[in-house]
Amino acid sequence: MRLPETQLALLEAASATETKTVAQLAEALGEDPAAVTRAAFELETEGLVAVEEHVAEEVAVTEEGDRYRDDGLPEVRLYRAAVDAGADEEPVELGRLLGSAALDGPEVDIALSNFARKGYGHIDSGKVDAAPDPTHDPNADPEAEALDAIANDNAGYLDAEVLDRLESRGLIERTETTVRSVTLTDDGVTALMEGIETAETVGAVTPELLASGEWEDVEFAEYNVEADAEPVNGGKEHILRQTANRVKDVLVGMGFQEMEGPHADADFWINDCLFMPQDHPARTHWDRFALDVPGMDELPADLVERVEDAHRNGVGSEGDGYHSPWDEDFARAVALRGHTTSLSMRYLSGHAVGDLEPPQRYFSVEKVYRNDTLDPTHLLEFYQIEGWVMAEDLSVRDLMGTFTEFYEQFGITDLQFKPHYNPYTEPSFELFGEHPETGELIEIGNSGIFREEVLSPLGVDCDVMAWGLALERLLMLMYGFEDIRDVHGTLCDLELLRDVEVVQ
Ligand SMILES: N[C@@H](Cc1ccccc1)C(=O)O
Repeated sequence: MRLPETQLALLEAASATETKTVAQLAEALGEDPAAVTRAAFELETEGLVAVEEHVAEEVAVTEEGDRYRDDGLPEVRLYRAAVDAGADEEPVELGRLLGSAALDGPEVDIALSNFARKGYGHIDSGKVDAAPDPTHDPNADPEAEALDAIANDNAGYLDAEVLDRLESRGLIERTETTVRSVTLTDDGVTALMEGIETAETVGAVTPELLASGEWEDVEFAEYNVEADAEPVNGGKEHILRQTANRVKDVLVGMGFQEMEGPHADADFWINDCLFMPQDHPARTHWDRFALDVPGMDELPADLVERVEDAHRNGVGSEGDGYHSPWDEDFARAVALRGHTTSLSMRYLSGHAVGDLEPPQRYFSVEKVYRNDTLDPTHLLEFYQIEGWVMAEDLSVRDLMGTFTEFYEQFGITDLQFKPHYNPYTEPSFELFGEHPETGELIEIGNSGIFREEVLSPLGVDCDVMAWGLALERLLMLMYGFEDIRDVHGTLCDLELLRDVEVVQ
């Protein structure tokens, strides 16, 4: 039998009775682990060795963890400084301890929260009382001990809870790696006994090999399509954009046409057409991004008149409007749209693509802007999946069926519906979906059937059902991340952005 040099060396280094890892073998042979892995797979194909794989976790201390190994954990330093200052007898002013505990900047908060969590004492009106809970010994802090054990490669038997805590504190990093180990098979043992010669193999064709004609005689190494390769992280389309495109495809597949229109628009289109009273709280400067530009003058005069009339007097038998002020200048003021229902108004009024005869279906997947507080489920700018269907005799069942059909395309089959109120729809309901990781119900959309007070001024005399769904929330349900900021901005989860691929 003839084998290439590395394979032969590996075969000789492997054992029939002792499993050796690729790392061990690579070290023994003075070879690159990737080359040993390749050789191991080739020998496995020949039946000469068995290759086993398992996933192992590697734990490493981070830079911050290393610093605390040298200086002590902030909470332990605080405890020691407190004891030195006599806080085990009588509470001491926190401010007096920071210097001797060498705490400043973010470490102060770290020290305080962990000191309290571990029961090393109490902090009350700025005074520290060092009275450790008997079950927690600051001189044998399990987190400090675990950091040392990890740094000394002794992480095997550490408490999982302590490890989780260290990881959430950013003091250790855990990575999963595939460990491969090799054992000789009976055929391998026999082959070795019978004697093996080395065969030179060539990894790549070179111009020299071609020019000399030598290529005809050499033995080429086989391709190993299973070998590990360095991941290549090239640029790619952001998953939000990928999902937006998928949403568009799905809606077009359901017979919808796309709407487009201005991000900055007159309040008339954003709110007044929607029968939103001008003194509605959502119309104050707290919630919207008003623009310091002159009001929009190209509003259709007849429509403005009908909308004003609906606000002042109501429509037909549908109540008698709002008894609150209505001011045309207020309606002309320009703001960033807080929802894309402004586009639906432009289209339904016939001012976007001309008068529309039922049946019609329209959608948009566009950005909206709200002066919200940034948190795990709220952004100041986000994407809304707006849509409406214009037809005779629509009911809530049509809406629910449309949502069921739409969300099914994204693997979401557990929609829940909750009655809701919008000034512009009746009935209205909100949609919820269950978060795949936390099980929490997440609001994913708002919908309803437009009221007469909206449709009549627009000149529409059949039913229109409509909705605004949150694209980012859809993403959260699809991929299970818990913080919307994982996909946006400086806190984004690069691994998620690199790895996730939207099924088209
Ligand atoms: N504009 C609503 C969504 C919606 C659109 C159309 C009808 C009903 C509700 C929102 O932003 O929440």
